[in-house]
Amino acid sequence: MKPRDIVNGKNSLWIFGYGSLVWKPDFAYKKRKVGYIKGYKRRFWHGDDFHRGDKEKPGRVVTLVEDQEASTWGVAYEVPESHMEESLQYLNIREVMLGGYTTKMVEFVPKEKSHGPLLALVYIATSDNPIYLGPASDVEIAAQIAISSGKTGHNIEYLLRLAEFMRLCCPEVEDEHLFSIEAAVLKIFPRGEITPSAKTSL
Ligand SMILES: N[C@@H](CCC(=O)N[C@@H](CS)C(=O)NCC(=O)O)C(=O)O
Repeated sequence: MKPRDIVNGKNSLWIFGYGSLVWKPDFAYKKRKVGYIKGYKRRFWHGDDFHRGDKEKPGRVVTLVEDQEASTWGVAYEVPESHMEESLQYLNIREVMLGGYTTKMVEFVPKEKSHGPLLALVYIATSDNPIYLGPASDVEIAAQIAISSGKTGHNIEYLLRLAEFMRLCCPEVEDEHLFSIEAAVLKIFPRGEITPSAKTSL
């Protein structure tokens, strides 16, 4: 997908993040808006054998699963045309080649009511992906996260930073899946015992 195809005539592109992108975009953007997309739920159902896991012990990271009743909160970043090519090239390596995600355009609804919905690019890992892990109980997911780490860091850090983002930026949103997995991990590793590499440092 070429940047020109998705710019829809404007001179910027909005990219919606709902996992590590909410706390580590690592690409240039000019605006950041907290908000949500409808029709998807966020689940720790995607495997990660690079960033937060390896071939022997893949980690678990989030993807989006279609659910007409659900919404997923995250962050949309406005990327100016001047940085579009480099940002998409960076994300193609991080998300697509190393992460197994594919792209889709979705409607993003900003939390600030003064702004209307925006068209945004999102990275989603679908169930036909070779490292897709699918559903498991919150306790099984927590146990897998507790023992996984990869090139970018520990899987616990990934979980805790996402939970921290939701508490800081979307305090009114109850994400039962996320917080029950966090609680299960903290039962295995009480926060005081979590090693520095897995600690969040928001
Ligand atoms: N596409 C989701 C998930 C992105 C995500 O978590 N991708 C992984 C790749 S498997 C990543 O970039 N990890 C970097 C990290 O763990 O710090 C988002 O929009 O945030």
